[in-house]
Amino acid sequence: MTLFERSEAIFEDENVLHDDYQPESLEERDDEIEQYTAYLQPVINGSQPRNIFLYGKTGVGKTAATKYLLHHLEEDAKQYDDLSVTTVYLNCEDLTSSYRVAVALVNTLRDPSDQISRTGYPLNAVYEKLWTELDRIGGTILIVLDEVDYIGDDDSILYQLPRARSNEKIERARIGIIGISNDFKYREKLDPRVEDTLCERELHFPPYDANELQNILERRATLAFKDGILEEDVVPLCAAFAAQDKGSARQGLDLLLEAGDLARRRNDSIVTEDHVREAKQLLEKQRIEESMKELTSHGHLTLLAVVASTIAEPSEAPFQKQRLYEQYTDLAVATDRDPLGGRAFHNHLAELSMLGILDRTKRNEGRSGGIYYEYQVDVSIDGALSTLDNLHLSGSLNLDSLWETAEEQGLV
Ligand SMILES: Nc1ncnc2c1ncn2[C@@H]1O[C@H](COP(=O)(O)OP(=O)(O)OP(=O)(O)O)[C@@H](O)[C@H]1O
Repeated sequence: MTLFERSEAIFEDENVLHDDYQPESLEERDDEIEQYTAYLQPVINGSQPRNIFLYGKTGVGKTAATKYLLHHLEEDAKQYDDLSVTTVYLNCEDLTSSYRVAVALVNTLRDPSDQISRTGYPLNAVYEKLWTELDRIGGTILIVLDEVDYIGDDDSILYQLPRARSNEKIERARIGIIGISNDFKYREKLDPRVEDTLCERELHFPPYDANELQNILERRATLAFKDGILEEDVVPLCAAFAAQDKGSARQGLDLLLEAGDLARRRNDSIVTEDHVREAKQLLEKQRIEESMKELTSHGHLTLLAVVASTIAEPSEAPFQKQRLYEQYTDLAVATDRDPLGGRAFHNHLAELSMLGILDRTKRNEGRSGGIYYEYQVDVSIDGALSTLDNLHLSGSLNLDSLWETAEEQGLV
């Protein structure tokens, strides 16, 4: 019996919609590319490269632009005999200290048969190995540290690397660092000496608007789908949804892929607007479920408190903490838990906001009062409620009446 068979009716090449696909050209980023190119120009001139810091929200093309330009830089450098340009790309998501980054760099620069172990050396010994590798390669070496904020406070490497030549640790190589981050506060947290060096040149990538997203997605959709498979509104709708949310190209591409996948699973012959709407709900549910895994049951009840308040009085949203706290306390008691204190509850609200499940707005009480926050659900009520329903917070807590009221209110 054949379990798997190729299905080729919808996609020409679905890999084009995956995150690791490197597009041949970047749409809607002319200004940023021009500026970035100017920052990299010293490399082609054979001068000391600048350190560059790229920042902007997730999915706005920081990594894609970097890989695109560095590929061209390496290719174009080949026409000059006196130039040798090497680029190294590291994602720091798992590299939460200078030690780990240094080991990863040594291993990236070395032959796969000559790797060092990830533990067991003093930091200085790893740095020595790193200087040896860099000098062995020589020329201009550009080191991309994507998600550089993950390195955290233990960031001596960000100080050491750019100064390795002036501190006479290396002789034959010139090092440039390209740091990439979507944490807007990261810069402020840096030691001023590191900040001065790492952020020598800066480039901000703003979120895309719906028109820009539409152009980006159209180009990719043409390569990804068979001709005539997409209904006319599919790409504009994906672009509009992604623009409404974070302005992320990744989000738009994920929507397109999921919509196509839904059509394929159902053996539908074309991809329609309905597939996109359903894909949006599915992806949102997955995202909430993923985030929920990181929270305790009190975190879940905190979200339920905001959801229940919204369903009870949609026009009152956003809500102040006190109102939500009362609702949360009732829910904790109803599920046989001791309610947390106000401070801990506040932390859960903050965490849910950070995960993008709640939206937190800062308010100023005018002259007399202080600053306070208001919260509302930043995902669909449907998605939040069904995720909470699946968590079975407690046998005695039945969400049926919430579902009913939400339906009456037109919220689901
Ligand atoms: N201007 C663009 N033209 C074509 N594709 C783009 C453009 N901007 C982003 N993309 C695509 O969107 C996806 C996400 O982009 P990228 O990884 O560069 O985002 P990022 O800003 O580095 O995000 P993160 O901070 O989450 O890593 C990739 O598939 C990328 O190819």
